[in-house]
Amino acid sequence: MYLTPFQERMLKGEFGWVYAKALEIIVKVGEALGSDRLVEITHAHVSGVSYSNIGEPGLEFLRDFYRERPRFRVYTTINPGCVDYGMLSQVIDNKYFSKQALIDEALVGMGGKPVFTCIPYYHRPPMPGEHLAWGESSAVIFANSYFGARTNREGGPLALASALTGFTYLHGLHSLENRVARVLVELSPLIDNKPLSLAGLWIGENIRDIPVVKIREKPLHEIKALLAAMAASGSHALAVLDGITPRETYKTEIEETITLEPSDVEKYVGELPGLGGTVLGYIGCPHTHPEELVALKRLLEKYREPRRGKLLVTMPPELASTYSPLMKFLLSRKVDIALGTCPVVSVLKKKYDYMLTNSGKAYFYMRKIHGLKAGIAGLKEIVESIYA
Ligand SMILES: C[C@@](O)(CCOP(=O)(O)O)CC(=O)O
Repeated sequence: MYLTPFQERMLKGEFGWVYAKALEIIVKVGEALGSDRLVEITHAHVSGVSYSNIGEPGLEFLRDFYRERPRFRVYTTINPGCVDYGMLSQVIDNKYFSKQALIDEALVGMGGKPVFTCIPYYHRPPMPGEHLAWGESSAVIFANSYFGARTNREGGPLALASALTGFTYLHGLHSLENRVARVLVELSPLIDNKPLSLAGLWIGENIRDIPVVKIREKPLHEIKALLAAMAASGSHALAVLDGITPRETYKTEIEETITLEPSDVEKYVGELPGLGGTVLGYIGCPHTHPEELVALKRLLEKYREPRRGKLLVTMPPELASTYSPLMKFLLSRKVDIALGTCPVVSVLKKKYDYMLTNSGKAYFYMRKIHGLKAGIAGLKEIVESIYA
């Protein structure tokens, strides 16, 4: 791999072993993938930071780096941890609070912005063509597809290495020639009226190539859910959204057209348990955006409190402080709010029989991680199932 004189000096350890190690990781992975040079990035998003996911080995890895007191060379945001930083949730278990605090101290001490969210674009939306090194599959696919930015699906250690060095290897979605969509996915009108998570799960499971997905005008939270579901059930990192993905950030060479019908996605809908069963309604995977919370508020206005189970909502901590009147309203309706975390990266206080969610990603992971039965529904249906 070609390295600039500055990169050579970094690799030789002139700025300390942490930077040398970080660059070595990037160079080795890049070389294995056939990359011949590095590119400068503007924003790293570090995932692999939840104690309940990475445990002691991950904590030690981060603390070893932090001991040398390095600083990130580029703007860096941090994925959710395994605790509710608002300390109000009765669903999320904060038992690893002190362990998570050690991880957070290291990341923030190196210069990471403590956003603790999987929607880092809420804090800094990238520009079309911008090179990033992001972990967190739902954020990666959103950056590429919605903003036209350029990032591969990085693992936590690699995103950390890019945060430290400011570089990533030139490969994959960083080059226009690899951003070619070959399958056109159309949604039949009946599918188009259902939560887009359903289509996302199916596309992830059944399509390998980069797709063009034709959707009608949709709220942002539906687009976020579609992309996150594709990235969870498949390995997608880019989908061209007709009319949304910035032109010049992709090419199309369509070889096949598929139309999705309701029967294709029936299996993700599920069925609520009988009246005795405990139900967890869940909204916020990826984290909720203000627009989704406003939609939720409208739906909750006519109810006082849940009649069956709990409604959990997860979001970035900063959003909760910016929209505090909205939080007050949600709390008045006994919504369980968890900040800076989500059930995919944390421990739950108790077991529920069933989870009803608008998130295909949560559906995909929660059944595996927490052994929950789950089904997908729209916001209105979720609210009605819990409150009506
Ligand atoms: C499932 C996932 O969202 C978990 C993120 O956890 P962590 O920050 O990688 O520990 C990872 C991903 O989708 O990239």
